[in-house]
Amino acid sequence: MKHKKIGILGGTFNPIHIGHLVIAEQALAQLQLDKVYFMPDFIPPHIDAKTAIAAKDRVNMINLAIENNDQFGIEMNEIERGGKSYSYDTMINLKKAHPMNEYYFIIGGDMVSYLPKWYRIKDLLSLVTFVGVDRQGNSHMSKYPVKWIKVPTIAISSTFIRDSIKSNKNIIYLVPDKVLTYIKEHHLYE
Ligand SMILES: Nc1ncnc2c1ncn2[C@@H]1O[C@H](COP(=O)(O)OP(=O)(O)OP(=O)(O)O)[C@@H](O)[C@H]1O
Ligand SMILES: O=C(O)c1ccc[n+]([C@@H]2O[C@H](COP(=O)([O-])O)[C@@H](O)[C@H]2O)c1
Repeated sequence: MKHKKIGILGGTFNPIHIGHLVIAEQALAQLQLDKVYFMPDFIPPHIDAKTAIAAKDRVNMINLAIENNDQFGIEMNEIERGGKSYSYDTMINLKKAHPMNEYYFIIGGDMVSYLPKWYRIKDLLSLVTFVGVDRQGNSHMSKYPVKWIKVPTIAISSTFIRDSIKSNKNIIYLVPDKVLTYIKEHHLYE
């Protein structure tokens, strides 16, 4: 079996936006990954869980956003497993299924300072290499090893998209066109 370098971009994707797509593409190119999987969580492991819409809609929007890129895929492990989506549990499953894969877990710079709070972080570090992507003024200080990549900073978040829709503002170009149409047709975030 061929050894593969696989990127994992975990998130709630509520909804997916161009920030996610740009960081996935940059990680793929800069680290010469074979593929990047967008991995929607079922229940985010944070204590203050976000108000995410149904998994089905989040998954449909990811599929619409990545459909033209062969090097992007969707990893459904957390949705299929249900419950709280601890990355350690997920990566144990993925490593068992694909022992030859080398995993790069891509996270926004804002997440890096939060790593010490992740479930079984030390064990998780033996399963993945964390890839940090700068996001509005985060620091590069970390207790744990993080491979930083330089990416043009894009100050877009799913929160911004949801808030814009609620206040009737335009989100054109912030999400792919097909995602925009899906959001409108399904009256999401209104
Ligand atoms: N614009 C961005 N630049 C860099 N990293 C990002 C960006 N948007 C999201 N990320 C990272 O992508 C991963 C998944 O993000 P998530 O789905 O939670 O989106 P979000 O925009 O942070 O959502 P929310 O505003 O709802 O918290 C996280 O590691 C997050 O830090
Ligand atoms: O496993 C954990 O303890 C843990 C704690 C916080 C975040 N994560 C994962 O990090 C990814 C980004 O999280 P979020 O909340 O920014 O969407 C997502 O895949 C989460 O499951 C994982």
